[in-house]
Amino acid sequence: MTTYAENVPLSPVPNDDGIDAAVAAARRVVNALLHAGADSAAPMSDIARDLDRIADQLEEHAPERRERFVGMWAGRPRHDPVTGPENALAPPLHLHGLPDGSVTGTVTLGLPYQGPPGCVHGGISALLLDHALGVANSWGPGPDGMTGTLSVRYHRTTPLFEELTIRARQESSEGRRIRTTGEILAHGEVCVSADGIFVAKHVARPVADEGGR
Ligand SMILES: CCCCCCCC/C=C\CCCCCCCC(=O)SCCNC(=O)CCNC(=O)[C@H](O)C(C)(C)COP(=O)(O)OP(=O)(O)OC[C@H]1O[C@@H](n2cnc3c(N)ncnc32)[C@H](O)[C@@H]1OP(=O)(O)O
Repeated sequence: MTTYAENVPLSPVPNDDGIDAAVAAARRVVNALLHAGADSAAPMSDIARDLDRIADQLEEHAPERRERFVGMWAGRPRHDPVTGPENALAPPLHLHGLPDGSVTGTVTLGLPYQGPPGCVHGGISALLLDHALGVANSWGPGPDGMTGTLSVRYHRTTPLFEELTIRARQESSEGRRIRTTGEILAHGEVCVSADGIFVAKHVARPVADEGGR
C-alpha cells in the first residue's frame, strides 16, 4: 500500500522574482482596473498606452508559440489557469495532497471572478473543481486521465472575498473510467459539488521535433 506524507504541496510554488512576480503584478492590474471601473478619475488613456508598451516589450522577446508549447510541457507545468504561477488568469488556488489520497486547498476570489452580485461565477467554480478533481486523480493511488463528463451542482451561492476550501478525491476506477468527486466550501458549508467521470487517456506532451503540435 502506498503511504503518503502529510499535507504535500501539489501546486507549483510561486517565486518572488522573474515571471512569477510579473504575473502577480498583472493580476493586481486586472483587479485594480475592475475596482476602478468606468467612472474612475484614473487617466485610463495613459494607462492603456503604458500597458500596451509593456505588452509590446513582452511580445518582442517571446519565442515562437510552438517553441513555448514544448517549453511549457518540458518539466512540471506552471502555466495552468487554476494554480499556475505563470498564468495571470489563475486565481491562484494552492492544492495539497493528504495522506488519505484526497487533495485540499484554499483560495479567495475577487471581482474578476464575479457572477451574481458579490458571488463567484458558476463557470469559475466548475473550472476550479475540474482542475482539483484532475489533481486528485494524479495524487491518489489510482489512474488519472482527462475529463469526460463533469456534473456540477450549485447548492448555494459562493461568496467573493472570503476564503474558500476546495476538496477532491478519487472514488473509484473501473477499466478506463475513473469517478472523482469534490466540493467548494465557505464557512464549512458546501456551496458547489462536482461529480466527474474521467477517462484514462493522455495527450502526448509536445516535443521539439514535432513542433509542439
Ligand atoms: C489533462 C492534463 C494532463 C497534464 C499532466 C500534467 C501533470 C499532472 C498534474 C496535475 C493534473 C492536471 C489536472 C488537469 C485537470 C484538467 C482536466 C481537463 O481539463 S482535460 C480536458 C477536457 N477534456 C477533454 O478534452 C477530453 C476530450 N475527450 C476525449 O478526448 C475523449 O472523448 C475521451 C478521452 C474522454 C474518451 O475517448 P476514448 O475514445 O479514449 O474512450 P472510449 O474508448 O470511447 O471510452 C472508454 C470508456 O470511457 C467512457 N467514456 C468515454 N467518453 C466519456 C465521457 N465523455 N464521459 C463519461 N464517460 C466516457 C466510455 O463509456 C468507456 O467506458 P467503458 O470502458 O465502456 O466502461
